Order: sequence, then structure tokens, then C-alpha cells
Amino acid sequence: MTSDKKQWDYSQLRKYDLNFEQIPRVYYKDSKIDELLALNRPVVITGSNIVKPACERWNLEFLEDHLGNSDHTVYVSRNHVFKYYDEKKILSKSNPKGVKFKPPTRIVEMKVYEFMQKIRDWRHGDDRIYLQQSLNASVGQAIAEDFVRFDWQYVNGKQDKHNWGPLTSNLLFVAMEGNVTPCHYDEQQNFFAQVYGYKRCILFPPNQFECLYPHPIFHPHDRQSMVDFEKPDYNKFPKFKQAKGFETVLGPGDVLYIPIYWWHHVESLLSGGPTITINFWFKGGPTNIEYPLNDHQKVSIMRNIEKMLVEVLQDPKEVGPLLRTMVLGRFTENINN
Ligand SMILES: O=C(O)CCC(=O)C(=O)O
Ligand SMILES: [Fe+2]
Repeated sequence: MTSDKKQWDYSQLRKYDLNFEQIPRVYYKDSKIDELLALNRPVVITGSNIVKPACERWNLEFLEDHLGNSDHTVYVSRNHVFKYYDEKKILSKSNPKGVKFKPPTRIVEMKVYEFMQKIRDWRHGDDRIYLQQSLNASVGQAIAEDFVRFDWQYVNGKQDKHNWGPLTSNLLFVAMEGNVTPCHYDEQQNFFAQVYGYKRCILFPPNQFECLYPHPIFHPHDRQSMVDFEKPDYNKFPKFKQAKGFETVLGPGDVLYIPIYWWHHVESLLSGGPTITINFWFKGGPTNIEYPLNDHQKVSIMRNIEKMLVEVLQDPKEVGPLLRTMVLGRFTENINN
């Protein structure tokens, strides 16, 4: 029996100058879940068996014993922030028009015992680490057994009912307390299943694009917000003041639905110990073109326009000036007269 008593307190949440509404928590059998999924609205699914076999026995020792002997992808950061970047978009001989870029984290391959040893030995001031690895055939038998016992009937049922595309991957996240994945969006539907420890998630809908200032699409930080939530530069990013987030804290067994194109920031609670999460990423469904288009379809259109302009102009630096020429004074003035 899980108790309703809170296993964390507000002092464990990082402080941001933002307003939040709570994401609804809904029992997994409740039909309200389907209403929210159909609308692409976030919800915390409670009481489900989606990753129950993992919740029953996965912790760091268990993963150390059973994750297998292959190399795992570990991000290393000087601080608590792990901002994702696309290595393919970094300036290189093969990408001469790419932008100059200094990666904020390093990617290191290591065995699970090396990773766990580093966590055990960690002292304040040391580099932080975050394992992010897709679950694949290299995992040991115990983990494979738990994986097949996930509630696939429930997960596949939601996938079918809401016309999502195929499951693309299950990423395993093993974080140190206090680690932060800063605000970004993904182009997939996500069931984000908490297995061990507590994570705070802050979400924003796709129509807050202007408040969150994503990097340009050709930048290695494509899909990531340029705003540093801990020290927002309101001169550069004034509309961030108007951002209004949806927040929740996930504990073991909770599954957060992160709708496609929704922004999300994820933090393992301060002084909360390590965390383990598994996500379920699904392709979006076939797009139903109905007008008016929805907000995430508009983001998708903007992405396509940006992509096309980079391609035809052959220089990312020309994209902004061209768009400015096209829009300023023509689409920014009252065009009714
Ligand atoms: O758990 C995290 O740190 C990030 C998770 C995430 O961004 C995702 O599952 O899409
Ligand atoms: Fe994500």
C-alpha cells in the first residue's frame, strides 16, 4: 500500500520566477485520462501497473547488477544543468555552415559499475553525471523480464485509441539528485514513467513558443529554450515574463503524459537522492488536417519554413534578415487598411 503522505517538501524544488498551475493527477482507469490524451493535454496517470515491475525492485544497486556489461551513454556536466545538443549540428568540416558552438556537457561511454562508482564517490564541486540510454537487447535478463511485464496492454491501448504512431524507444534516465534537464520540446508523444525517487516537471503548451524563445532550428540546441530559468535575461527575452507553466512532482509509479511539442523542464529534487525514470516515446499520429490548425501543427509549420530557408539560402545567418525583410512593416502593421 503506498501512502498518500508527501515524500518531499517545497524546499527541495528549485526556485524560479514563474507561475504554475498543477497538472491533474488522475487514476489510470478514469475515463478523464482519455479526454485529456485526446486533447493533447498533460496528465499524471496514477495507480497504474505501467512500470510496476520496475518500481518493485529497481534501484541503483539493482541496475548495477543487471543493466549488463555494455557501454552506456553518460552526460557529464560542470554544473547541475544538462542542456541537450545535437552533435550533428556542431561546426565541423562536414558542416562548414554550422554555428560555432561549445558543448555545455560531454558525452562519455561507460560501464554501469563505473557510473555507479562515480555517483558513490561524488563530492560537491565534482562534475555531475546523468545516464541516458535507450533500453535495448544488451540489458541483463532480470531487467528484460521486468520490461516484458510492464502493462503493455494499457500502454498499447492508449496508443491505439489516440492514434499515436509506433513506439520509437524507451529511454532509461538515471540522475543524481538536483540534476536539471532544461526546458525543451520533443517531436514525439511521451509517457514519462517515474520508477525511483522524485522528479519535478514543468510543462508549457506549444502556444507559448514566443515566451520561451527556442534556439534556431539549425543550432545544436534546436528545440531547447534560450532562456536560463535561473537567471532569465528579460531584456533579451521579455515575453518570458508571460510564461505560465503547468507543474507536478512525480513519485514512483506515476506516469506523466507529456504531449507532443509541449515544452518540459525536468529536475530531480534537491537532497532527494538519485532518480530513475523510463520514458515511452511514440511517433505522432497521421495528421488530421482540420482547420483551424492546432498549436503544435503551427510549430511544425514554422520548423519546416526555417528548414527550407536554411537549405535554399545555404547560410543560417541569412535566415533572420530575410524573415525580417518579409515581415517588418508588412505583417507587423495593421494590414486591414
Ligand atoms: O528526465 C529528464 O531529465 C528529461 C526527460 C525528457 O526530456 C523526455 O523524456 O523527453
Ligand atoms: Fe524531452
